[in-house]
Amino acid sequence: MEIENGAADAHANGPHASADAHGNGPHDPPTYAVWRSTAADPAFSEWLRSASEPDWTAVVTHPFAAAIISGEADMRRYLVQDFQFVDAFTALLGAAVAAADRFESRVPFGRFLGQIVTDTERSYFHRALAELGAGADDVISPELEPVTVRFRALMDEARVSQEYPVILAVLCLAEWIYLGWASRAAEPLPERFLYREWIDLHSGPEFEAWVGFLRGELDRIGPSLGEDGQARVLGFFREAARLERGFFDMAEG
Ligand SMILES: Cc1ncc(C[n+]2csc(CCO)c2C)c(N)n1
Repeated sequence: MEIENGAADAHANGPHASADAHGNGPHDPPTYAVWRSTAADPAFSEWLRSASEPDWTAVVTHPFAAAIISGEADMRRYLVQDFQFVDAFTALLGAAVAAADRFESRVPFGRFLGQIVTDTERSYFHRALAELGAGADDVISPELEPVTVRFRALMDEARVSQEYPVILAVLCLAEWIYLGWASRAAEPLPERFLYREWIDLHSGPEFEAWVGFLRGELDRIGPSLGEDGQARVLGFFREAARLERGFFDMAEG
């Protein structure tokens, strides 16, 4: 994968993408303008999601996600790597505070950063990693799996770009797709906190509202970006979907 060449270049659209970066080759998804003319729901975020198939559905229905829901997953490697993912994700949330185009949009990022990521979720990680017997090295500086390296590089590229639509694309994909698998869980949830709290963190009305905010921001900003800007946002969104799939594959071992 050629993150260093820019995640939104033609390579990032996958091995079958055409050489042109506009997303209108024979195997590429339609441009937003073409897609919206026939879409039942013309939301920009829905264009991004539908263009991220088959990876989107592969993540939401992934066997590792199903094993979390049934309380049978081996969480150790997954959570050790995910803590390193969340580190870069938290930095990206900070970039969203800085890059958002208006005050009212900075607020939800700041609130989520302060309440969920640095409090509820941090507490979960500390208890979960202790329960799994992870030592200080595994918590602070584990050996990173290749997919973790690539995901962190994508988030760092979005953060350093300081482009609000690109930052939003990566944050929205990561949150929305987690809402997707976690919302498939039904009562009774597993009793062990390791599974139950991880499912609760990624489902329910508050998390739905957060994902709704992220989608709303993309829906507000995306349509006026122009074709090149829209293709760039899609490049990051699709690459993140591909990496989410690889992340669950890695977790499965
Ligand atoms: C690979 C991977 N992708 C997405 C998430 C979801 N996520 C990342 S940070 C955060 C905020 C607090 O829950 C959430 C929901 C994850 N954990 N791991």
